[in-house]
Amino acid sequence: MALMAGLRVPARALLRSGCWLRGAALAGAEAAAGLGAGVRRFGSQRVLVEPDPAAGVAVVKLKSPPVNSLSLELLTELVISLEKLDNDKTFRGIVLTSDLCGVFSAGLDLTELCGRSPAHYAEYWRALQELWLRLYLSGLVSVAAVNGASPAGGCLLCLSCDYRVLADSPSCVIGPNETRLGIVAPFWFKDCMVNTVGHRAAEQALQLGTLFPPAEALRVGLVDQVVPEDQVQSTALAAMARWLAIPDHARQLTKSMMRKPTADRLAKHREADVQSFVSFVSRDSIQKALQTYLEKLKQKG
Ligand SMILES: CCCCC/C=C\C/C=C\CCC/C=C/C(=O)SCCNC(=O)CCNC(=O)[C@H](O)C(C)(C)COP(=O)(O)OP(=O)(O)OC[C@H]1O[C@@H](n2cnc3c(N)ncnc32)[C@H](O)[C@@H]1OP(=O)(O)O
Repeated sequence: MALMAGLRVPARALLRSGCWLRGAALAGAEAAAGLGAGVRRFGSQRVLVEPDPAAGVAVVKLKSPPVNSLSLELLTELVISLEKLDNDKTFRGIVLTSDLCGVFSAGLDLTELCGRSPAHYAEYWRALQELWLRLYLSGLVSVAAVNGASPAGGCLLCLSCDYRVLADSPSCVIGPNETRLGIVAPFWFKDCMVNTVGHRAAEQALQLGTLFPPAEALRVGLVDQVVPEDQVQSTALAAMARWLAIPDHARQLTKSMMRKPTADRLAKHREADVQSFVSFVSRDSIQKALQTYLEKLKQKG
């Protein structure tokens, strides 16, 4: 463990945060992509926003060590950042990526789902719904630059974007692994999977809890491009340029036409979905399964 600003932070988390070893290379890539010197970053503790007003693009980086698990705080901060960018006419697109090395997002923060009160589960699920609806229906072009592992809720974040670029590394697995934990993806995650990879591939992946390595993720259509690790962000920005070449109003109306029916299925039944989650996650058998999984993760670490 290392001590930083009075906080106990695992050394490996410090190594990941800011990607010290690869910092110089990434800074070079950012500069090449026009996001280097002179850019004023903003954001919050767990969400770093690097705006490029001239391009109308902001790079949104998840920065919640050790693994960007979706805690209530991270969900809330991400919603606030997205809302801010959505409402700022300067921006037409966002690139969503991770500031940590090797992990895009570990999905839902399992400590939020274990041993808490029903009221907490409800608050947490509402925050997750809010994030999904905002990202899925955003008028901004959203490109996921997936520079690390992206299981379950991490995969959902990627699927909610318009385009996905995945790093070509064996650790960069992506997919809906919920059933392996003994839990069930919500219907709106299932809908996103079906919309992206089709019914049969979604059915198999969801039931088997498949985590796809990059080549398989590309083959099944879960991601749109697989590129070397150091080209993920620049490739995402190049994809963004293609999307931004389309007039916003036509693209936004088309996006809404494609996505609104899926989003409405949740929007119209949000509270019932919250209650369904609360009663599911409160079951003794589910609590036991989650606890066991978390302990295994910790032992591995
Ligand atoms: C029939 C009725 C149906 C009703 C349905 C209604 C609702 C649906 C109900 C439930 C739906 C829930 C949907 C759930 C979605 C999810 O996202 S669940 C989370 C799934 N995520 C995972 O399985 C990922 C687990 N993590 C990993 O595999 C790895 O950590 C990694 C991301 C590949 C990174 O590996 P590595 O770099 O080796 O890091 P470590 O494994 O050593 O981990 C570092 C520390 O981080 C802790 N941690 C990891 N993941 C999580 C997490 N998701 N949440 C909380 N904490 C996590 C890990 O324990 C280590 O902690 P320590 O440092 O040891 O303390």
